[in-house]
Amino acid sequence: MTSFPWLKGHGTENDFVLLPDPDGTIHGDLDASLVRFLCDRYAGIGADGVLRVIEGDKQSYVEDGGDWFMDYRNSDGSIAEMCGNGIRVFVRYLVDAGLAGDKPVRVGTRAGIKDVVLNDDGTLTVDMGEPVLPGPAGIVVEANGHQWPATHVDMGNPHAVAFVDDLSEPGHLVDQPVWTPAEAFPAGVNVEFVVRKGPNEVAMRVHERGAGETRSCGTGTCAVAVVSARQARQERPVTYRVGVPGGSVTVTWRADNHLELTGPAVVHARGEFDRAWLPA
Ligand SMILES: N[C@H](CCC[C@H](N)C(=O)O)C(=O)O
Repeated sequence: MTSFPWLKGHGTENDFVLLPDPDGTIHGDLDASLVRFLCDRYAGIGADGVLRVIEGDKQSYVEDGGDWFMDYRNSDGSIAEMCGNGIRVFVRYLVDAGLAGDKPVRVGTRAGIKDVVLNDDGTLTVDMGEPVLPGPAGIVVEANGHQWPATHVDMGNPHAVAFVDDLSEPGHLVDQPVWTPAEAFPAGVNVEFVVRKGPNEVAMRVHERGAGETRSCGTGTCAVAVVSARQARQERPVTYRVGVPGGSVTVTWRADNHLELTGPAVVHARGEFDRAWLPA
């Protein structure tokens, strides 16, 4: 098939190209060069990543693909285990297309099944699962000539969370922040810089693995909420409002150690792409 449908959506301005591929035969194993082209903000459509939509039992990446499997790719073409903003956009698409079925939608990801619910106010709530804090202690991230201690939080994907005095300190975040010890993140890492705004409110910036600085990172907001609650020695359940350049989300760290991410998601464009348009 030379042409295929695409849609565009975002969650707090973390934006994605959606590729409906119900039985997985339109794209086969998604080509990284196609992902890079689609995500190119000048020569392509432009996005932080791609969300391919496959029926859970038609994919071969994981054992349990849920109702629908979210095949997530970063804009550099790399694969990541999970995307907290993307999964809200993913379910928004399923709801709009009449494919969502009953609540909650069981979305398969490379980080396991995530249940997603559409709320009456149009926001979506994702059970993001449990955070893991693998250490080691003594991680330092460096950007713009500054260094900060950071905490490793695994949300299915890796995060390094650093408190800063001001969100301008990390500078333009064009390059991936450097971390030590190098072996702390052998597969790379998403780096979050955070400032506290109140007892249950923080604001953050993020340099995402495989995408660069983005306007928001859903798994990152969860990692930031965990580190912020631990810093304040808050007991679970605890809820944080997390401000991001693209808006804000709510993260609840439940008594059962699961994190719930609630935020907006919109699908705002659609089109048809012809492979003949791909550069030779
Ligand atoms: N860049 C991330 C994946 C996307 C995460 C982010 N967009 C989110 O909403 O969680 C990684 O390589 O782990």
